[in-house]
Amino acid sequence: MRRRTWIGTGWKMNFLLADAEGYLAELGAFLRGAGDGLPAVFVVPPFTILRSVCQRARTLPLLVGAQNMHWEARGAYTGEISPAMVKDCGAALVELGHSERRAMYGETDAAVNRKVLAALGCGLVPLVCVGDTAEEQRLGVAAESVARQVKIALHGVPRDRVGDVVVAYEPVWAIGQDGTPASPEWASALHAVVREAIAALHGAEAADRCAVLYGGSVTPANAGALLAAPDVDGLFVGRAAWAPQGLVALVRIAMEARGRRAP
Ligand SMILES: O=C(CO)COP(=O)(O)O
Repeated sequence: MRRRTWIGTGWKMNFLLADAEGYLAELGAFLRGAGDGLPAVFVVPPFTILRSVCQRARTLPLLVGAQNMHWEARGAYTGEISPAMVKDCGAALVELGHSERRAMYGETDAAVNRKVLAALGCGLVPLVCVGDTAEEQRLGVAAESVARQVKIALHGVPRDRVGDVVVAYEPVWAIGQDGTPASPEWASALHAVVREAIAALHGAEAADRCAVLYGGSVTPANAGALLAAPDVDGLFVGRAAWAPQGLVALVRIAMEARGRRAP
């Protein structure tokens, strides 16, 4: 099955409103003139500028996501943001289970699962991040760890909604480190693990509809090879896309790669 290509960036704890305005002015000029064949392009700003970015993106072929949310609709959860609040800002996506949240804020697989179900219930696309640590890779349990994360995160998703979920495979050892991404072969193998885990839960046909993106030290120099790897449906990028020219370069590479791929 030919799935949509996704290219996006998480801004993490960066960007004030003025930074975002400059970024979107430059990205917007490119997107408006890009013509047919654009992938699904997305940015994931911090909460403080989410509504403003959504408003500015409304007239662009650009999706906007939140970096996290709570699973409950409302209540005494000081400091938290509900799914409806994310939706109310105009966001289409919500990033869930990023390894920084798992490692630094104790986010568990079970919490990610509740958030995935809440996101779907609210009409948001859950962008579910999973990945193996360096230790898991060294001990030969990377595939098991990733499969477990996927099976818990997507537990209970209605079969007809699996295609509304996007998974990002992001090896923890490749994120924000010295710039070494997974090899295309490793990424391809682990993306197959992700898809098999979804198939084990929801069947092969549903798994086939779910886009699986790669993230971790992606740059314009390595993006082409990663996008050409079987089962890699797109890229989720940090540092290399924190300047608009970086994201534009990656979108261009994706458009070229897509043109080359057999239908
Ligand atoms: O965390 C990431 C995307 O979620 C990737 O970060 P880097 O591209 O900076 O390694």
